[in-house]
Amino acid sequence: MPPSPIDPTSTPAWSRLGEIMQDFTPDFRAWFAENPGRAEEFSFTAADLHVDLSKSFLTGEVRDALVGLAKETAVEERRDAMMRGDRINVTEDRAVLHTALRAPRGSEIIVDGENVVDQVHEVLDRVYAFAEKVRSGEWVGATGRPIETVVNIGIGGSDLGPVMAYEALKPYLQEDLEVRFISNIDPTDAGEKLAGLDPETTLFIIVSKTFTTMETLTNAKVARAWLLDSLPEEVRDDAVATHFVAVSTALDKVAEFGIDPENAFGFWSWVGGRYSVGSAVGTSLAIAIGPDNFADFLAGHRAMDEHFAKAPAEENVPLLMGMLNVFYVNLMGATSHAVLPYSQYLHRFPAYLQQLTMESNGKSVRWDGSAVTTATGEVFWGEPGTNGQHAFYQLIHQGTQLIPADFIAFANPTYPFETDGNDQHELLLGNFFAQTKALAFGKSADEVRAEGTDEAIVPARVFSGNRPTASIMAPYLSPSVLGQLIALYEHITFVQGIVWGVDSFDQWGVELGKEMASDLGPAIAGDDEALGEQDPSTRALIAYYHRFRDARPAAEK
Ligand SMILES: O=P(O)(O)OC[C@H]1O[C@H](O)[C@H](O)[C@@H](O)[C@@H]1O
Repeated sequence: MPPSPIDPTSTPAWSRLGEIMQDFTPDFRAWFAENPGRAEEFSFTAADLHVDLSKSFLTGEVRDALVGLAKETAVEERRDAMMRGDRINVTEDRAVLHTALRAPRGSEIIVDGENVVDQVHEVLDRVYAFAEKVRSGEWVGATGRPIETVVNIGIGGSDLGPVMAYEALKPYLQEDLEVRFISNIDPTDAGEKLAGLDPETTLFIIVSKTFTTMETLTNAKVARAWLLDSLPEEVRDDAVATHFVAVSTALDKVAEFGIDPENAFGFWSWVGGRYSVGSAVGTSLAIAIGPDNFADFLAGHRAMDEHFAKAPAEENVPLLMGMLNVFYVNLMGATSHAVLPYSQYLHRFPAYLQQLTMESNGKSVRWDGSAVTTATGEVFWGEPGTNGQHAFYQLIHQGTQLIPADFIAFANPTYPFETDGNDQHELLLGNFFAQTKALAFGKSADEVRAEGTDEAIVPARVFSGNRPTASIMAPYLSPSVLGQLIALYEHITFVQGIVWGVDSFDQWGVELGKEMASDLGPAIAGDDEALGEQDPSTRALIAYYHRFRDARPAAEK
């Protein structure tokens, strides 16, 4: 059992932050004027990432107090405990070792007397060998034809990571191979994703850490029925063996489902679902981008792990960004955080981060069972730039909410389009640079007036500025850089969780809704007695459904 969480509000650093807050008025114009070296002082390098925090609310004294708070809440000790395999996931009594997934071959991390790094590489080798077989056409379907489409069936951590990375690394895909993702229990998802597929050249990967998840098992059965219904009769008997593989920690349940354990790839309880894309959960990605690119992807994670493990707190980017988020939430009252990738390839990154951050830190109880002493997990959200500019930036620029925002961009485009002599990527970057500038420096009433604006609307056209951002850049979006970004946010999430004293690696909060959903089955299916037991609102909603389902002539039902 790890030591009890330290109450951040009882630390000297917290009182120091309280003192700072007494006259803390963010003023970027003044801060940059008073400190011409501010951009250098608050810009950092972590692996290949250039991270500019000079337009965040970091000042010298704020940084020192936040670093103090990190030390006084033992963030670095907990980090080391995590990376050496201590059971820091208290409520599930598990180690937390997603970092082991990217540990170099031959290194050592011992859990229950076993070197888990050997296990990691044993599975990686099997995943890579399998990926090569599918990519080369050596792995064929029941009728002997090579695979053209891989369908990943999974949800939550068994979907969000693989689909985000697949979308992000499109330039690295093998052209003649497509991956589709089925996750939702809404039959539309399976319906749409199976549409147009050729069963003879389709491979299904059933991905589920527990292999008990209703959505995934249901969609797996739908896929199996679709496959067996559409393949030629004579090959159906052995079809599952060549068209289905699985990824899970519960290989016994995989066998029960009818998938040959030979065709299954394991992972471990010490890998949280939302931290699992670097495990066999990423098999569909390894097939799509190939083992070498997947190895780069892992190496990128590793480079960020090394930075987090070794960089001094004052220049440790995940630590500083995690502590800044604590500052925004607990001292400045922010309730949400925007992540705005100026890269269409990262269009699923914010959704990925929602599970990572909100399922980790959306907690009201500390790992020792006591109540939290501060506000905890903020809402993460976002959309790619420049689209968001034409949607919700109005609120980020002129609303009353404090919304810290992370902007992400890459120096090099995949498509170097030139239009009217304009490098289109520079048009994108122009907006990326401008948005954090506008959020920092704003536009004063005098500046608005100076443009000859009608006095009556001057107030509406003023930009307060002093809205905090972080800018993250890298040369280009490669498998390694994507791994670095993922590990960066994993460690930021970790830091916040430690300060708040929550167990960032369990997710008990997802269970009640699931239980109730299955308990409601009989009532929804028309069992009046079961319906009678429901609360009036649920009863009325189910009654509405009964009245309007098949509001077609079949109503005579
Ligand atoms: O991978 P599975 O066991 O199927 O779980 C899939 C997802 O469902 C759960 O409900 C949790 O919310 C997630 O953390 C998890 O990633």
